[in-house]
Amino acid sequence: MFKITPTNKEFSKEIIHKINNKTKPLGSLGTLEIIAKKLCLIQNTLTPKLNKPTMLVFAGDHGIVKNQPVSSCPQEVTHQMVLNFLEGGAGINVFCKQHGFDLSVIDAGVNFEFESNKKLINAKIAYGTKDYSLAPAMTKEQCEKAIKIAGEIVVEKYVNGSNIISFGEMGIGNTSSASLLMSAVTKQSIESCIGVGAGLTEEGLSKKIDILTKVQQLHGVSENPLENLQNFGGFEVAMMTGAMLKAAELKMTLIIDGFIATSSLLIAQVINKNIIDYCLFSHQSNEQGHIKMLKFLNVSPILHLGLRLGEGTGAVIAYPIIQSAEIFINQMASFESSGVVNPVQ
Ligand SMILES: O=C(O)c1ccc[n+]([C@@H]2O[C@H](COP(=O)([O-])O)[C@@H](O)[C@H]2O)c1
Ligand SMILES: Cc1cc2nc[nH]c2cc1C
Repeated sequence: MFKITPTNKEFSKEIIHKINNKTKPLGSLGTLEIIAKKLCLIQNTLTPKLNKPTMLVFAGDHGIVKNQPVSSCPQEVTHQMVLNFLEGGAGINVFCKQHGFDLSVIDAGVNFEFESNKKLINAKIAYGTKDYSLAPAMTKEQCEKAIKIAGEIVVEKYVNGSNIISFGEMGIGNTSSASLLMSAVTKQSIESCIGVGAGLTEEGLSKKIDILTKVQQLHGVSENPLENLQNFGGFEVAMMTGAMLKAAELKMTLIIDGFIATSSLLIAQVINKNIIDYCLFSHQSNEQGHIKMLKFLNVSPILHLGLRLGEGTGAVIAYPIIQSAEIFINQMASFESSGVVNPVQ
């Protein structure tokens, strides 16, 4: 379905040679060195460039929220926050403005009729998913459509010159989807995958665990990642999966943000494991399952700031660090060019 070529690891030696010959003690730029190496591998060059950073925020509603107390927030907050994105007042707006990101907001399936707006991409699959405590969240056709449309949005950004992209989301109830997907992919117990989301009390959390345990019993877990997406997904979650797969196929650098975005990646990496070669991980969410997701993927996040907002905010906040990696590998002097003695030789 997606042709994602693994990066050429044989090139690593040359990259490490370039990094080790910068005028610094060996390894002294720590994580920046790891990021720089990854950028070189992704772009297959010793002089990687970051062009037109892009943030796609996908919004969708979840049928279960109307019927079951899985979230501390009412469903209406999803569309209210989309209106806030369009006004420029949300966290993701201000951070995108700070760091020069091109931000697009996508209606993946919000339970609201938006007036047409230049800033909103209308990709509405339906007015929210079905309540998956009763039936699968979406049909196979809806799931496939979500993946395809999101890929088309990424292609448009790529054609306009972007080579680094991230994926944010807004959807009341979507930590429930993420937990169900996480449990299905990682085979960890559903209880161990569930957290407070936008702000449940302890009592609320225990109800969420009961509800989602029954949801998992109803549908079971599948070995087929798309079946899990259909049963438990949100439209925004499915679109992030499709967008990530297409971006990796196009050899863009993907910045993977919090708990829900990482659940989309969990599905994507079952579809094509090579996608991981193209991913940087921006921060570790305070949602308790996220640390386990990152451990499962055997990856380390750039930041630990205790964020759990979503919207892709962690990715944009981490961007200046990724830029610093690109700048040092391109602009720092080497021992050869500077006359500084290499203490390692
Ligand atoms: O990105 C995260 O790690 C994250 C962790 C917890 C909550 N959120 C945000 O909170 C909303 C979902 O929370 P909930 O409790 O309604 O499932 C959704 O809009 C997410 O963007 C996001
Ligand atoms: C206000 C608010 C903003 C959000 N942004 C992402 N998820 C959110 C959840 C709430 C409740």
